[in-house]
Amino acid sequence: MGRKSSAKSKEKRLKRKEEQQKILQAMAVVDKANKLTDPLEPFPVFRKFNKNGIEAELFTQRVTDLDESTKSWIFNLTKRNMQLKYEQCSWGWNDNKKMEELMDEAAWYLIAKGVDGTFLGFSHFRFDMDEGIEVLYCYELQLEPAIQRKGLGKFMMQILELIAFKNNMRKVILTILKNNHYSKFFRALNYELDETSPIDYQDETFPYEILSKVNKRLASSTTTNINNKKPGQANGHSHCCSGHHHHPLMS
Ligand SMILES: CC(=O)SCCNC(=O)CCNC(=O)[C@H](O)C(C)(C)COP(=O)(O)OP(=O)(O)OC[C@H]1O[C@@H](n2cnc3c(N)ncnc32)[C@H](O)[C@@H]1OP(=O)(O)O
Repeated sequence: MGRKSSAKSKEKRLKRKEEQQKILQAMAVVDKANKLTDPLEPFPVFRKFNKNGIEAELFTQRVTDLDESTKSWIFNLTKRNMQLKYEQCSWGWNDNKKMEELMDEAAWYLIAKGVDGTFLGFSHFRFDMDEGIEVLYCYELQLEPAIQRKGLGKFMMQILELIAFKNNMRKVILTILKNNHYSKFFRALNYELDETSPIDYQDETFPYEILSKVNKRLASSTTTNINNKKPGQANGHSHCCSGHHHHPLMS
């Protein structure tokens, strides 16, 4: 008897192998990006911002290189800007969980400081796999209230896009609470509802949506999605800003 291998199952096997191959390639792209020493290096012009009365210097750092005062400012600014919005939806706010997420060893930071050394704003981002593809995930973009609406946020998103696409990420992606009127900011920068954004049903609604901007240079090649679970879908809610990161090969 033995095992009969029909043409159909062979085809399936080949397809699966091809998809696994793509995942491995994507993971290699992510690993390579995570080994960078200074993602801003190719874009020296973007190290300075001077507009609307703000003079800022920008730099990137791995979380492991942040000093204590930077870490506590990052946490405090996030809390000041976001706590109420989290509390006004099903996520709720939890100091420890947010601290853990911000200080996860995979975290990268883009930081803007005034020329006098004052902290102005930051983005917490990661090069990561998301639903089977390589992405730059923008976990946070937070500016001090006094300097909002002066163009620095837009400038920082441009930097994230440059870094993402230079390093072959397929998209820049982020999670935003629906109760956050700053989704208008991301829409104004041409971020669109991502295909992985969860869809509300009668009895299950999601307080957040996922927006993204696709790397047009890579958009024509096919993407792999062997894992159809949407971020946050597993338990209907998530405390972490980016929903669930589900490692494709560990599922
Ligand atoms: C993934 C996440 O981190 S989600 C959480 C986002 N962060 C927050 O909600 C924290 C509080 N807010 C902030 O830190 C900042 O305001 C940010 C990061 C949201 C935006 O950065 P800013 O520097 O304030 O925005 P910027 O001045 O670059 O705005 C660019 C354009 O976006 C649009 N925009 C920005 N904010 C708004 C708003 N509140 N309503 C409508 N449109 C807006 C406008 O078109 C604006 O251009 P304009 O000012 O010339 O009209």
